[in-house]
Amino acid sequence: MKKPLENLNHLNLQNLKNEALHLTENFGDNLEILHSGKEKASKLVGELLQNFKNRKNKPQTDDDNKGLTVPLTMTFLGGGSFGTAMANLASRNGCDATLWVRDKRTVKAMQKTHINKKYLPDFKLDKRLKFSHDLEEAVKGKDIIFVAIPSSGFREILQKIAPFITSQVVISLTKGKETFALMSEIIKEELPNVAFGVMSGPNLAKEIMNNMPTATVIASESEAVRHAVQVALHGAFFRVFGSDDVVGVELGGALKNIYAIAMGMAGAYEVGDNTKAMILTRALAEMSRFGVHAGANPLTFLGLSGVGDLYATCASPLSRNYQVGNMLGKGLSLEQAVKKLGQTAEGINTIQQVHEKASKDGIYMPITHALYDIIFNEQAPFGVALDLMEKGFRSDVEFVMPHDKVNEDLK
Ligand SMILES: NC(=O)C1=CN([C@@H]2O[C@H](COP(=O)(O)OP(=O)(O)OC[C@H]3O[C@@H](n4cnc5c(N)ncnc54)[C@H](O)[C@@H]3O)[C@@H](O)[C@H]2O)C=CC1
Ligand SMILES: O=C(CO)COP(=O)(O)O
Repeated sequence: MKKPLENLNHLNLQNLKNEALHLTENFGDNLEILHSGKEKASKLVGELLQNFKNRKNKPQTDDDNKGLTVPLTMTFLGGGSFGTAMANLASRNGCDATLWVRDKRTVKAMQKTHINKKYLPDFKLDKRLKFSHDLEEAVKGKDIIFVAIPSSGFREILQKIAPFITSQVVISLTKGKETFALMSEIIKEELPNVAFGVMSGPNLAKEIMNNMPTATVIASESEAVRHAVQVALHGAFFRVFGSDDVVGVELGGALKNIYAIAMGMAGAYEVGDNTKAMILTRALAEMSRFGVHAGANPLTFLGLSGVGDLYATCASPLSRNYQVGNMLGKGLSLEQAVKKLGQTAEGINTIQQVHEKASKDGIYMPITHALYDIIFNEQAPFGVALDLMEKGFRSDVEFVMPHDKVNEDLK
């Protein structure tokens, strides 16, 4: 049996070279434009450009090419916006990347046009990216399997790929919860012998497709897994940071969707920036409280997968969760909003899961409960918001001063 990632050591240089060549050949003009047009803010871009030019101009020696012919092989399961954006990125990085999509006709169209017409119609995908609807062919013998299927179908897809798993690493890109289970827990249950990780961060798919500099986090207990994902995806416009707090990173990505819905609603009510800042920071308090209860390190929520993703999704109208919240705030019903969106908004399901879990385990999550009441118990948003403001005196950061110390002297 092939050992996981046995050819990894050969890949760094290969990938870097491919990335440099590809970027200078295909994106050099964009970099030039960016460089000349935004002089003040472009120091970083300028350095990058120089770096790539140098690399391209460097004559290749025989040594450069020795043993460097095997690209890392990987498949991305899920042909929505995120699976497509990540597969495209990996392909551009010189990896042998396949995008698996369940619908045969969609695959045929993508093979012909290299465009994901439904989810990313404005972008031409890397010409080396492969497409498949054959799960066995897509999964068998690959180095890494990335799963970008919504949480509702996550367990099912793992069950389907289980017969084809030998030594592949499995990485979840999914930001949601099944009934009380995180995606990492589902991987452990369904594929108990695989090495795995979760990747999460402020990663709006359309911005990644537009080459907006972006960063993410790969969390795994395995150093080799973290390294493999960094090698596969790290590039000029996409930085991959590492963590070993799998639960913390994963919960950051899942929980922030709840608050993006709240912020979308707040946007519809045209609240001020003080109010937005209050929602954002109290959301972070809830997230870290819930995370600690699940075994996460609270400091993880200060990183890209916590405050980073919370900010991106709460601030950006590109976020589908924000969009759903905004539509609800403008008076659409949940059904109307979900239908109009036509894409995945994980937060709707996550609100229900977290509301139930927090109620059962006694975790203080007032914003989540308030949202639940508005969306599922049809309570009036204004009354619920007033109620939230009258919750009494509490500590700002409970990991600095516990709540029960706030009025200790008065007891
Ligand atoms: N779009 C984004 O900017 C980001 C999304 N994510 C996460 O990635 C996951 C996927 O999201 P998107 O790609 O944005 O969703 P999407 O709504 O754009 O597409 C979902 C895709 O999954 C397919 N699918 C759904 N159920 C399936 C099943 N049971 N079996 C096979 N295929 C199935 C659909 O046909 C569709 O192609 C979500 O958990 C999301 O939170 C994470 C980071 C960024
Ligand atoms: O997770 C995301 C960005 O990091 C995408 O958010 P939405 O699912 O709300 O679009």
